Amino acid sequence: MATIGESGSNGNAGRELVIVGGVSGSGKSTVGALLAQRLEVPFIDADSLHPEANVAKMAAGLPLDDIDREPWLVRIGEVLAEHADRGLVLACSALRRTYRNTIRAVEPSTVFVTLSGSRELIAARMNARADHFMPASLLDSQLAAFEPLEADESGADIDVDAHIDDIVDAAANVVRQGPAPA
Ligand SMILES: Nc1ncnc2c1ncn2[C@@H]1O[C@H](COP(=O)(O)OP(=O)(O)OP(=O)(O)O)[C@@H](O)[C@H]1O
Ligand SMILES: O=C(O)[C@H](O)[C@@H](O)[C@H](O)[C@H](O)CO
Repeated sequence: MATIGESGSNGNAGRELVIVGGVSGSGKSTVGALLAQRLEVPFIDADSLHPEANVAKMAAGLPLDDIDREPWLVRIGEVLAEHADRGLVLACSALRRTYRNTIRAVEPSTVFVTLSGSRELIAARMNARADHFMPASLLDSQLAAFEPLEADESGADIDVDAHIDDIVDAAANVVRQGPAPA
């Protein structure tokens, strides 16, 4: 996993393929949209790529399982690959290593920026949020599923107990280091 802080260049400016991952409420959409602006690439929230049945299941308070997520993860890899010439930031939970493997099998140059923080902080942010289909009651299942990046995975984790601007700065630094793991 890359370390945060150095701001080198990956020689891929404007064509970065980035997933901002983490549990529900960790800030993927907020950070992802700002990171995309910073990198001058498009932004997509992977919630918009879920089959309707997945959204309905979560809205009913039931966690998704591996079978529910599989076609969605493949589609996410395809969408990344379709953006290889202009870059893309996708907000996508990508909670487990196997999920990230599925995405990388389709688009190997994907860089993962994962967001993590305490249960208390994320729960407070979820509870303060209005008009979102995801109930805060699913946070524990999200935290249980989350597997941090491993050493051979391209990307880095960022602590979300920070100002949004600092998180976006850190995310941009991770991306500038490029797709190869340190
Ligand atoms: N660094 C931050 N400081 C304060 N509030 C934040 C920060 N990051 C995100 N938030 C707020 O926390 C809430 C959750 O963030 P956001 O919706 O981006 O998370 P998410 O990971 O995309 O969630 P989901 O996966 O459920 O869509 C939002 O109301 C957002 O404005
Ligand atoms: O893998 C998953 O369980 C899902 O992607 C969830 O993480 C939600 O889609 C999202 O967090 C809610 O907005």
